[in-house]
Amino acid sequence: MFEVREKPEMVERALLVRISFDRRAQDDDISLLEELEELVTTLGIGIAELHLAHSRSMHKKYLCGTGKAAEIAEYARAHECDCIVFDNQLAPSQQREWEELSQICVIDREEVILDIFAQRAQTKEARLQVDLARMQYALPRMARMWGHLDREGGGGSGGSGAARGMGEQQIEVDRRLARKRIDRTKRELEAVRTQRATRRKDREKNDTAHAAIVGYTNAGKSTLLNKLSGADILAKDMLFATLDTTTRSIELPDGQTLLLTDTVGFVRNLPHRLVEAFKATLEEAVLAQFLIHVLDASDPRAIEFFETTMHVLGELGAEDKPMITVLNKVDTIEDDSILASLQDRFPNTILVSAKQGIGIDELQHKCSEMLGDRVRRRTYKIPQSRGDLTALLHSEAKVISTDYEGNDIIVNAIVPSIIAGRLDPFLSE
Ligand SMILES: Nc1nc2c(ncn2[C@@H]2O[C@H](COP(=O)(O)OP(=O)(O)OP(=O)(O)O)[C@@H](O)[C@H]2O)c(=O)[nH]1
Ligand SMILES: [Mg+2]
Repeated sequence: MFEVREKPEMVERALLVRISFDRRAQDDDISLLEELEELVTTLGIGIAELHLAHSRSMHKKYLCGTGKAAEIAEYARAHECDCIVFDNQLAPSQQREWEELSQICVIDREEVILDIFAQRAQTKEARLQVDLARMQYALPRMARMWGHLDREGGGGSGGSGAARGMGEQQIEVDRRLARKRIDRTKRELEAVRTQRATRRKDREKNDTAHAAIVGYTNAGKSTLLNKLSGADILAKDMLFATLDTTTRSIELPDGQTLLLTDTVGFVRNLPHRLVEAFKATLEEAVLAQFLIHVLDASDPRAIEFFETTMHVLGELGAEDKPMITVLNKVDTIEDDSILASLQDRFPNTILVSAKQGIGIDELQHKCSEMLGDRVRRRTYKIPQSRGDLTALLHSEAKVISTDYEGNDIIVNAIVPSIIAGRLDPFLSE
């Protein structure tokens, strides 16, 4: 049976390497390496060193030149690492070459993120999405797993014809199984997505307003949704705590109902495969009326994270959605100038502490404003004979109060714009 190998359980001590091709990008390179450190730590793997290597040009075999590659492999051995994790994306052949050279496990950022996602996925859809992405990642790399068959059989001579054949046959069998499993997973995913599309259609029929909370991982999106809705979503100081979209219904101060969806956090260099995999889940964000973009104001990289999130939103086709920018975690900021400069960069933001409940009222009002005249609060004077209209109001609008005046019913209600037109003739002065 085709299994994606579980690296986190196999390795203990990693050397983290980023190969940079531009010496001017030093700050970015270091920041990316530090983020990789967080990601790898999330998997429970110990970190031996962070290593930034420079290469003048991109080489096919090892990404960097052969001499530099040998140096890095030697460095890993000297630091007793059983794994090298590259921040750069490695092609399957490069990964193989590196494993040959270093004789230890070699993985890249994409695989790290895939493994974290695999640990976190909870709902059926998230699990299927991650499974699919991991299998697609593993498929062209499968030769690596069976390399030992050839080597062992070859009696140290690099593999005799017969033994090499064994390994290759096994790879073929495995590839076939893998493709079958990929197809099956795609079909299952399709079924789950159809169900979700049906639920979404039901919601659209009800014409309930919908917003999505987006932002970099660990910005505080789930905490904010919990605060706004009284829900209890896992919010944790870890990367990618949320992989599933959770939707909660909240009531805004003007009485409107707003559906709010929490989404998976974004990260720099999010593997394209994963953006693809989560596109369906993130569709909720694409279809929302507006977005609440949460920034961790206490993180010096906040602006960079904002750009990353906007970039991913761009890939999803959601960059032009109306957006409220929230500067979160203001409770942790002592230096006012930090907030001032962020507010300079992002005018019209709301200062929030999702944890302490600061700025929540203001955010709710802003949400009402975003919905604008999508729904309005109106008073109607409806003849009692028009039971159809009062019934319409009760089923499609939110009735605040009902009074009787002679033969008329005075109804005060929050009315979605799609039915407002039909009721206009009965507007009360
Ligand atoms: N001090 C402080 N911490 C906060 C605030 N909001 C969230 N946090 C903390 O930040 C961490 C991340 O919060 P989450 O709500 O899980 O963040 P997220 O954006 O949902 O993260 P992912 O699901 O990983 O994308 C948690 O430890 C929260 O307690 C805040 O306003 N102030
Ligand atoms: Mg979350």
